[in-house]
Amino acid sequence: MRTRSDDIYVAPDDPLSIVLEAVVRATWLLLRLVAAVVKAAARNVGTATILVVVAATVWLLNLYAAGGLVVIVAAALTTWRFAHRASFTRQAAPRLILLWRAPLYRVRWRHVATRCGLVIQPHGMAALDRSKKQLVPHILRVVVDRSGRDRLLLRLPVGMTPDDVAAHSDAVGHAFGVDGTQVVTARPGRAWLELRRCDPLRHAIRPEPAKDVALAGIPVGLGDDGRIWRFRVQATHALIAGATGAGKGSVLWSLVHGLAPAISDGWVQVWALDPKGGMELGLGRGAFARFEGGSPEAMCDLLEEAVDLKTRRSLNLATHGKRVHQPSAESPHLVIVIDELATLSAFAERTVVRRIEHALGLLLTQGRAVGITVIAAVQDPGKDVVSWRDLFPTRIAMRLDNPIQVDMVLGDGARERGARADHISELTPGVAYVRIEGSRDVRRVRSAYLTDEDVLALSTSLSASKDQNEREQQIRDREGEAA
Ligand SMILES: Nc1ncnc2c1ncn2[C@@H]1O[C@H](COP(=O)(O)OP(=O)(O)OP(=O)(O)O)[C@@H](O)[C@H]1O
Repeated sequence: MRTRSDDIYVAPDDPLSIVLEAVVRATWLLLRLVAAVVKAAARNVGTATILVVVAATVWLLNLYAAGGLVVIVAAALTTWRFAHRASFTRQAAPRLILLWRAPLYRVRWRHVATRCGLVIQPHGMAALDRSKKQLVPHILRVVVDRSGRDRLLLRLPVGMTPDDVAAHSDAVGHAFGVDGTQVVTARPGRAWLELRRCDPLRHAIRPEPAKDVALAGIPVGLGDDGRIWRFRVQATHALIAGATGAGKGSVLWSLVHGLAPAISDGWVQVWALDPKGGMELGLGRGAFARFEGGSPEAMCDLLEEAVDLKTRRSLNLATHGKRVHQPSAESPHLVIVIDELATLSAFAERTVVRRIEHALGLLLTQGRAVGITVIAAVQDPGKDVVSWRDLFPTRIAMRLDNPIQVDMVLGDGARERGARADHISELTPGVAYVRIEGSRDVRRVRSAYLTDEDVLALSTSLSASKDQNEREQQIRDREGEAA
C-alpha cells in the first residue's frame, strides 16, 4: 500500500546553499541596520553625539567614568536652571527636550499617521498591496520652541494638502497626548504641524507700557508662539466676535492702551459708540475724542459726522493728487469703536436704522484710504452681522458658541485649519483666533487685560492730554486770527 508521502518526493536542501543563503540574508540585515543607524544619527544629531560620547568614554575609560560624566553634565544644567532660569528656558530647555522627543515622534509617526487616517491610498491596487503602499507625510524636521510647542515640518505626499493634515490633526494631537494642534503652511508641499504641550496663554497677560505707535501693528497681547500679537489699525476695519464674557472689551481696551501715545500727541483719535448704554466703554470715556452710548439717534449722528469727514478727506486727497491719508495732529487717524454692532440699530426707528446702515456702509467701503478705521465687536455673528462681515478685512474669533460661527467669522475652512474658537475655555477670556496676514492660516492669541483701575488711569491721563491739546489748538487759532 502506497502512502501519500510516497507520492511527493522532496529533494533535501543542499547544506551549502542553506549556509550561503543565511550569510547573504545576515549581511543584508546588517547593511540595513547600519543604514538605519546612520540615518537616525543624521536626523537626531544631538542624541547621537551624546550616545557616542558616552559610549566612547565607556570604551576608552570605564563605566564609572561615563556615569561621572553624565552626573557632571546634569549638575551643570541643574545649576544653570536655578541660577538663571530665563536663559535656561530660552537656550537649554528646548534643546534638551528635543533630544528625546524628536526620535520619539519619528519612531511613532508612521503608526500614528496611519491610525489617524493621515494617509494617501494609491488607487487601482489590490487591497492587500494597498496597505503596504500607503503614503504618510514625511517628518523633515522636529523643533521644540520656547513657548511649549513641538513643531513637525512635514513633506506632504502627492495628493495631500495642508487642509487634509488639519482635518486629522485633532486625532494626531490626542495620539501624542497634547493639548491642541494647529497646521501652518510652510510652502507648497510642506506644512508645519504644531503640537501644543503647555499653554503660554493660560495666565492673564498684563499690558506692556505703550511706546512708539505704528498703526501697522499695535501690540495688544501675546500669541501662543510666544510672539507679541500686533493688531493692524491702518487701512483695515476689524470685527471682533465672541460670546458674552469672551473678553471683547479687553481687546478694545488693549488697543486704546497701545494707541495712547498717539492719542495724547493728537495724531490718532478714537470715537466710541456703546449701544449698551456705556456699560463697556463708558468707564474710560475720557480716552475718547467723542463718545455716544445709548441713544440710536445720537450714535447715528456721530456716524454721519464721520461720513462727512470721510467725504472732506476724499476731496482733499483728490485735490492734492494723493491716494492715501497721512495722519497728523491737524488730520488725525480716526478709529471708530463700536461695542456691539448687532444692537447698534436694534432699538432704533426704521428711518434711523436706514441712516445707520447707510453711514456704516460708506465708512466700511470708503473709510480705509482716508484714515478711518472701524472696529466693531459683536456677540452673535448671526446672519444680520454676516452681511457686514466681508467689509471687515481683519476678523477675530474669540470664544464662540458653536463651530459654524467660527467659519462665519473667520471664513470658510478656518475651523478645520485649527481655529477651534468654540473650544476656548470660559476660564481663559481674551483668548482668540486670528488669521495670519497674507495667508489662510490662523494664530491663537490672548489679549492683554486692563483692570478697571488701569482703564480709569488711562482715561484720566488721555483726558488731561486731550484738554491740553485743545488749549494749544485754541492758542494756535487765536494767533492765526491775530496774524
Ligand atoms: N484678556 C483677558 N485676560 C483675563 N481676563 C479677562 C480678559 N478679558 C476679559 N477678562 C475677564 O472676563 C470678564 C468678561 O470680559 P469682557 O466684559 O471684556 O467680555 P465681553 O466679551 O466684552 O462680554 P460682553 O459681550 O458680555 O460685554 C472680565 O470682567 C474680566 O474679568
